[in-house]
Amino acid sequence: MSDSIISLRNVCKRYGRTQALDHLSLEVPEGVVFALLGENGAGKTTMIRILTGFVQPDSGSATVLGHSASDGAMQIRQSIGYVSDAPALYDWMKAEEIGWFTSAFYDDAFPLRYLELLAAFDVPTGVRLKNMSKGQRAKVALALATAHDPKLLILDEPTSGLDPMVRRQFLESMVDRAALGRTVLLSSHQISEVERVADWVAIVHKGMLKVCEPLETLRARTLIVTATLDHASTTVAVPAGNVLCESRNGRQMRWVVSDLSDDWRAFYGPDSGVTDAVAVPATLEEIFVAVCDDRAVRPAALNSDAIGPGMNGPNDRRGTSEHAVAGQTVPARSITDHSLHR
Ligand SMILES: Nc1ncnc2c1ncn2[C@@H]1O[C@H](COP(=O)(O)OP(=O)(O)OP(=O)(O)O)[C@@H](O)[C@H]1O
Repeated sequence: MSDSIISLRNVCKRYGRTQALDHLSLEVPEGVVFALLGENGAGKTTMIRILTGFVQPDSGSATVLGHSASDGAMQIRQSIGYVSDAPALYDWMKAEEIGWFTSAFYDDAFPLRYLELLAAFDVPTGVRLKNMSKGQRAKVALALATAHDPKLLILDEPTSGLDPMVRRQFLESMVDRAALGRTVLLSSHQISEVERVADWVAIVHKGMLKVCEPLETLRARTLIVTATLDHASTTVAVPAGNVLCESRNGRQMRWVVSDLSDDWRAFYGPDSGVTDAVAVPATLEEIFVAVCDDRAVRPAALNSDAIGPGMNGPNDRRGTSEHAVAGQTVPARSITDHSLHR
């Protein structure tokens, strides 16, 4: 992708026995709100710390705004806005003092924009940071990171500790930034919030990239198929498509499927044991669970160690597998080759 503002190529990072990032490749296009999702310990912070030059990858490369994260960390940190998951602030200062101190590094417009942001976030003046609530401190960190109007804003869990009104206001301001051509990379656990504001979504699971594409595309092609069976003992196979996970409840079988074939209903004809079958769009949360939940059942060829890394690494097992469907076999691409991850 030529207009990428962030690029990670085959990045690996290990801490002792923990493979925090496993051959992760990712491109972030310019001018979007790009959400990085993943469960606790998935590797999101590690990735962000590599991008900001605080951590070096074991192998692979990362570039941000054209600078190598390994030897251009200073240029990167000067040009981006960044809020870590635990922002370090000078506790003895008041909000206005830390703004004045930080403004020395930026242009003349910084102080005014910073004060405007403090007012918009209702941050009290005249109070030392050490005496502020967690949410108030988070707001100060956000104001400091955005007051120089950076081309790229990187936020690690930006809304944790903020009340719902400020969260909403803050996320909407991220959309406004993207509309002005700025790029926002935000890592979050708040899937429903992300679904409201993100243009692109990446899902990281155990250090591997599982999904990376525009949210609209992801939503348009990922469906929940529910089949009602004539008997609880009847078993039918997965629909033709990329089946992310399967579940069963009595006479109902349910699959999360991407790229379902147009003629999928034809597989559940009169003798198939299926009395009714419907497909509805999956929510981002359903897609997230289907991809990340290690307890989720995946059809035989899709068991957990076959949830392939796609482009992620040496264990890449792209290819087709065969699943029996109503007495016949049809090729059903497994999650290993699904194009959720390009
Ligand atoms: N400095 C470190 N030393 C040892 N292990 C680490 C270190 N930093 C991260 N890890 C481990 O690497 C893995 C990825 O951690 P990371 O903080 O990147 O995950 P995360 O997706 O940001 O999680 P969370 O959402 O809980 O913040 C975890 O298993 C974590 O324990």
